[in-house]
Amino acid sequence: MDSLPHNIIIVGAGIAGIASALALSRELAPFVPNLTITIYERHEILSTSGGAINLTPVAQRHLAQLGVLEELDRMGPEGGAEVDAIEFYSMRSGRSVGSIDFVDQAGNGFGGYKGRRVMRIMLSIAMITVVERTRNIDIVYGKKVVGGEEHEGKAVVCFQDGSKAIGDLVIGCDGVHSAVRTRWVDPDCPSQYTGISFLQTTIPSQTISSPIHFRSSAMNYSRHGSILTTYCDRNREQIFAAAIVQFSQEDLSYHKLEPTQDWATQDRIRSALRRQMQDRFSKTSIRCIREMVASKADWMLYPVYQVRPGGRWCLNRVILLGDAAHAMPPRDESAAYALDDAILFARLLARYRSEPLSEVFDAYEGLRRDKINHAFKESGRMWDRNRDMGMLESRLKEWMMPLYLRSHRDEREAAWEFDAAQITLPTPAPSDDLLILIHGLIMVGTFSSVPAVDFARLTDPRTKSDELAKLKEAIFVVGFLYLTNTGLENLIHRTHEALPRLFNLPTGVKENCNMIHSPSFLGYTRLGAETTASKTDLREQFDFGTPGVKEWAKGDPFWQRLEGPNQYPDQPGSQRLVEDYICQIDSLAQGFMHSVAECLTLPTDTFDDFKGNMSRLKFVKYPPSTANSQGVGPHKDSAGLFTFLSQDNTGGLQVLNKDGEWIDVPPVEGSLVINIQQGFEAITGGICAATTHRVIAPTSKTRYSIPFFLGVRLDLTLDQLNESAAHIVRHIPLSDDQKKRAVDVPSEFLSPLYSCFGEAHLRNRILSHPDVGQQWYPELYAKYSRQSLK
Ligand SMILES: O=C(O)CCC(=O)C(=O)O
Ligand SMILES: [Fe+2]
Repeated sequence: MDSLPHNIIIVGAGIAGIASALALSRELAPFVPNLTITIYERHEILSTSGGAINLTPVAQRHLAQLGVLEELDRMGPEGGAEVDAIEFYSMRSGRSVGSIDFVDQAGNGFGGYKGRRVMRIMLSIAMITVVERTRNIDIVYGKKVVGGEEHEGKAVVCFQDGSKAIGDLVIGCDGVHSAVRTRWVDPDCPSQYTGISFLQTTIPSQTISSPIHFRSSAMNYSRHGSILTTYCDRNREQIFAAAIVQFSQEDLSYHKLEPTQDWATQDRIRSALRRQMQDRFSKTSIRCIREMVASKADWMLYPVYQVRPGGRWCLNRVILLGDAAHAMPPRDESAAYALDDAILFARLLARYRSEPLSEVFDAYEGLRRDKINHAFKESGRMWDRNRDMGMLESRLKEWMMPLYLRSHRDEREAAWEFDAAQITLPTPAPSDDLLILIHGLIMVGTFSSVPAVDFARLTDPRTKSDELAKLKEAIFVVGFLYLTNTGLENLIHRTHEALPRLFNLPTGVKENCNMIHSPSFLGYTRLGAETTASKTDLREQFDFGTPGVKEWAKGDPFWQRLEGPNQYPDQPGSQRLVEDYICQIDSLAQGFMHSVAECLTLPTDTFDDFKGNMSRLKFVKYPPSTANSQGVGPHKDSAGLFTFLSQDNTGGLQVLNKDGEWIDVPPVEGSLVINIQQGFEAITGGICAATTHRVIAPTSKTRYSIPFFLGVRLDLTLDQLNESAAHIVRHIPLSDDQKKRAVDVPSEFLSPLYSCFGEAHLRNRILSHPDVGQQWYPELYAKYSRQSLK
């Protein structure tokens, strides 16, 4: 995109609209400082229609990601009733014919979540509360859309009151009857009546005297339609009942309540609806349903509409999400689909931020069309069960029901594992700029020393281009460089001075913060407890991470546990020192990454999106040892993008060149040694390679060093990387031989054994710190120590 959309218009303040706003705010705000998202809602106030909706485990997970679930929980009993299962009953016999379970055999939810039934209005309130806290989102009520147009690179929405709104992107989330669809994107695609309607009401549970036959939610089948009966508050004070029945189009108008009708007409309609319920269901053998049907409750009629599948979803600057694009007879999952749409679209927009909108839209359709078409077919099949049917057919369906529920269980449960925030997105094709550049840059050569780059010159406009050229060569040929003039000299000096005191703390004090207590591999490692290249390293160290990361919680991916809180040694000032160091070096690292992007003539922020939440800082001590002992064995740094190392004046660091020779990296006063890590190597398809290095243990004095490992996003998957890597490598005219590196250690990031960076990184940590690995991840330890990387 020339520039990411910064003025986004969303039409509709329903679930899809608000979820889109929240997801877009989260994904785009880091890249678009002046982002504004405005939601235009047709109603003057929140609509109270919609009854109780079912939230599947996936829907709950997605609402949690958007901050909404927390808000629902805060509402107390009205935030919804927990649902372990939707039970199915035959209204004829009263017998249970199966269930859809939201818990596994051990009673746990899927990915940490069960089902939940909540009144739609409550969900809306929770969502709007989150919006109110979100700086860049506004809602404007009372704005009915009557049309729209695209004009000079902008999208213009026209409202009934004659006003207009202009934005870079319009998202139509205005439901099944969407005006954005019918008056703009696809006028040939009006909503269609399904022939089926809801008749629904809410009944206080204490007014029902017969026993309630269901636990939390039930679907009750008969040959004249089904009735959903469910609690929708945690205290089970209200029962929401909704009959799903065949209802002809002609009958609709006769049964429709309008605020303009006189009292007598309204009364006639109410009685007619009550009669409908009695005619269909009064013979059921489920007593509490008989009582509900006989009661004086007012049943409201909601005809169910759908959008014909295969219609258009987008033009150049406008796209439809949620029901506006694909309303289908609800399978209790339309809220879930709207949330999936919102999160996926927002992630794609952020990821394709250098591409035209049309590519984002294409990628989105590529991800969604088949899935939606499939869901549409499935829901059609389910809904067929609610049409009136003959006795025999109904008995047959009843008999088949347990079978049907069982046979679809795996598919259902697999679907609940779906996480729109995690799934692999397609990767935009690398820009021509990058390809041309890589093409011209592949310098297959070796090196005999490590080059130096001056950071101050990188930022001075007069010297910048010379220095960028040096950086480019260092990145492509060596993978290692000295960075001088960083401005951090005092900080580094101060920190080195503190290290001997820290390592001289009594053993007990250091052991108090042993890494063994940390599933995130943070803390103290005593001499001899770490292994590299199958040999013990002769070093002692403290590992710290960027403070303040979100702690792992049940339901998060297992590798997310790598990010967690620090353990500080009990020494005044040590926490402060670590925090200062991380804060300052992190901002240097950011500036450096920008220069790397620039030296590749890429947009400055190209790699920002790859940065992880937590970087790691280490204080390392190598005690003197016998000649040629292993301080740390040959390895490539694996945890992230780049390493920023400060070594003292002892020496011992060596890097391996492409001829297999170890080249010294002697200390250079005031400099940092920077090297490419495997994360960055993988992102660039192996073109910017991580270089193998090691430290030879000192013989006559202690060596101290301070490496800082700039973290990579743990959720990046191998598929994403492989796709962009393959694309890049295809464009480079190198012989296979040249593509092979002279000497290599296996890269776990590029192994198909691991699903994402997070897992590859966790494996690396588990094998490097086997004691910690066995303590926290015994099964993974067993698995990874058996695997060899091919
Ligand atoms: O201590 C050093 O100089 C280098 C340490 C290192 O390579 C590492 O910990 O990954
Ligand atoms: Fe290293």
